[in-house]
Amino acid sequence: MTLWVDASSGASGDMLLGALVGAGVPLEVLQTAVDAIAPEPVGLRAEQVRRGALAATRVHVDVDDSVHHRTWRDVRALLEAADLADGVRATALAAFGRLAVAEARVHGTDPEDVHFHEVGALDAIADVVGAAAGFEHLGHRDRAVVVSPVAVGSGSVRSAHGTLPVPPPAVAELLRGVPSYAGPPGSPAMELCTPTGAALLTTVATGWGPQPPLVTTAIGVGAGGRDPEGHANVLRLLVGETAPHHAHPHGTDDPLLLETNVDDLDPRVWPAVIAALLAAGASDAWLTPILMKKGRPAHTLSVLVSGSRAGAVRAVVFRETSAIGLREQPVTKHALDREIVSVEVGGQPVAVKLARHEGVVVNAQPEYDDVARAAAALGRPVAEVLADAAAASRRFVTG
Ligand SMILES: O=C([S-])c1cc(C(=O)S)c[n+]([C@@H]2O[C@H](COP(=O)(O)O)[C@@H](O)[C@H]2O)c1
Ligand code: NI
Repeated sequence: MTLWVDASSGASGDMLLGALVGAGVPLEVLQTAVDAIAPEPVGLRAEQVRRGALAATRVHVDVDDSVHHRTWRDVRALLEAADLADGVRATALAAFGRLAVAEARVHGTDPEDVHFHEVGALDAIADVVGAAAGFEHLGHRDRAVVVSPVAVGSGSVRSAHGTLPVPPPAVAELLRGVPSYAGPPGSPAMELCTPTGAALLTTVATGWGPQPPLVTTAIGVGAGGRDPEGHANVLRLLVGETAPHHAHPHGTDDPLLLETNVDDLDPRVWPAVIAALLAAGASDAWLTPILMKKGRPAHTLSVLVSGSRAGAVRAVVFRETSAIGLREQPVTKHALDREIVSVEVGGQPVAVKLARHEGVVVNAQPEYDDVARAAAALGRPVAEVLADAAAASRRFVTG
């Protein structure tokens, strides 16, 4: 599954909550996470509204917060003590950690000493924890989450820090290194991307850009609080499956690299998996030892395959291994022209693969299987027959 966030009208915590609910995440999923964190009752309420000409989902955070000021330490303690799923806690801590670093840079202090104002209020904490739970529900940590360039608005905004320029300093910090722009053109002069929105987007994003190839299965349109004239104040979330190859902008036979990390397959099975992948049409398949989350030794299975054979190869991966997902990317291959010729060793034929670069033979490689068969027929060591075959092949090399 792939997620694409359209932040071309900005982003805020409540817009993200609305988009997640609009895309099908049950409100109770968000509410349960918020209940786990909130020291005082916080109610989430979804409502269908219009923003400009667009129907959108507005999620209200109803709270009567008795605390008006929290430090990063306070927020971290709340998150660490809460009965949250590990993934939700990790996303929320990462988002607030980013907010703390941004605030510290803005004010020239240490992140540990940061005092949050609006972003430390219970409604902002609920936004972050609710959005973290929503993205967790969509399995974001195993998915591509692509975010469009972020519109930040223009003008100025009143805050606990006084009047701030747009983008507010914390937003500018949070969006370091990612694409953002003033506007969009024609939009009213207002803050469109808030610190909470920027912190969440930069925490969940795995990439930035226009909509990737996607077969969309759900669309969420999240409403912002304000509804200015002539501007639809919404954030869109598209949820979909990675587009099958025929929907890809490149030709149907472009090579693909399929990869998946596996930590629970009996290692004795791997040779059969590799053989089945090659039989299904993969041009190459290999394993790389890795250390996965939770310190688990595992393997990345990588498969190179042409688009037209990718379906059969995916089927082998899912049938023969314990993987329940894989990632795919188009790759560019540079393959030399090949030709098979033959040499003799002790009267035994051995095929030799020649590779040409710009017409010049740069490589002449005896086929190992032929060498092994010839060695068995001759009763000689494989290494010796290989050396003889390599020597006989050398005359083909022209460059
Ligand atoms: O709360 C803090 S520390 C804060 C810092 C900044 C800076 O840019 S610095 C800006 N703001 C403003 O608060 C409101 C609410 O933000 P949310 O992310 O909670 O929606 C917003 O207008 C920010 O510009 C707060
Ligand atoms: Ni601040």
